[in-house]
Amino acid sequence: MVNDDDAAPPAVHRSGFVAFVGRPNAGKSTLTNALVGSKIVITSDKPQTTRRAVRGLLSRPDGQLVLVDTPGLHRPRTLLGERLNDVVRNTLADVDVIGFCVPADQKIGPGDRYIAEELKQLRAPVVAIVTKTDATSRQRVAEQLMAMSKLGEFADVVPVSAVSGDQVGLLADLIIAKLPEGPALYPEDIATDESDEARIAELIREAALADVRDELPHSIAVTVEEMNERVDTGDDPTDEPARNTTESTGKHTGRAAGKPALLDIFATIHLERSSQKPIILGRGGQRLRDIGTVARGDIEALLGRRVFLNLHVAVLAEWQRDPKKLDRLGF
Ligand SMILES: Nc1nc2c(ncn2[C@@H]2O[C@H](COP(=O)(O)OP(=O)(O)OP(=O)(O)O)[C@@H](O)[C@H]2O)c(=O)[nH]1
Repeated sequence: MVNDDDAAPPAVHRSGFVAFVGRPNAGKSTLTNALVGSKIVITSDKPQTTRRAVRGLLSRPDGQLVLVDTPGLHRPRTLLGERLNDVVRNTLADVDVIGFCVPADQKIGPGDRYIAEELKQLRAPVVAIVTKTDATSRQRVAEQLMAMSKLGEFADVVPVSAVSGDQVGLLADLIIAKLPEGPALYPEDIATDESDEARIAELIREAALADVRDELPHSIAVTVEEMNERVDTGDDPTDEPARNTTESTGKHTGRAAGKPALLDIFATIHLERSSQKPIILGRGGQRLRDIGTVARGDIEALLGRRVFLNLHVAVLAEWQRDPKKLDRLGF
């Protein structure tokens, strides 16, 4: 912390947990990333793609905000849906501030009202956030702010754009001001406490979700089976690593002594039905190779090193309705 004569340190330091809630696609993950400043939560234009409560950290001299990104609260239709709602409720009962997100470019509907009612039962102050202000007119944003004010008793009502960054800093100020006084809860130089495996699995799922049809997103789960250092054998092991994303686990060789060259990652994309396989594999396996290429780029950016990504596709019949299979997938 700077501590010369001109720059007095902040009078108090605040810290605490913050959760964003809102209907699917409200922009919660994108806003989390904008606040934290690095890609830690997957985003997609398919509703309900955020399944894990992932923490992101914003550390400043005056406070530390621990963001818990939650799945959307919605009327459950499957066992997975019920578990997700339980996760959301448990998370919300435990946070210091809640950010309730409603997109500026869509009318407030029953889903938003359902959430507003749920929030009334909680003790934490709620900041109402009108998201995606860049996606619509100022007039529409003003109308949405008015409409949101009528949904409940909010500590603040703020318009933001996670894409342009407009008002994101102000939102952080408002939230930090509502946190209890206290020291940083996590080391100040990290952005998330999720394991590399969990983040890698999310990046693969994100890549697999791009361009898939409506019914598929909820059927995709990804697990990372193995991560091994590849030891340099003298041959060039690195030519086009993503090419080797095949339906079945490919051959992997090269464990002789030498310097570590690549990280081999073996991951499985789980589907619910065998009829979904062709969608993910694509013609001649091309889609799976594309998924591998995109995910590998993201994983390399995340880890700051080169990786060999080997993707395998498996069918885990009706996993969303089976408690044992849900446990196995980590839900
Ligand atoms: N124009 C614009 N688009 C945004 C903004 N924030 C999010 N989006 C887009 O809205 C879509 C949904 O964003 P997400 O952040 O994944 O939404 P979410 O609320 O986390 O969604 P779920 O995981 O379904 O709960 C994505 O296509 C984003 O690119 C924004 O500030 N401006």
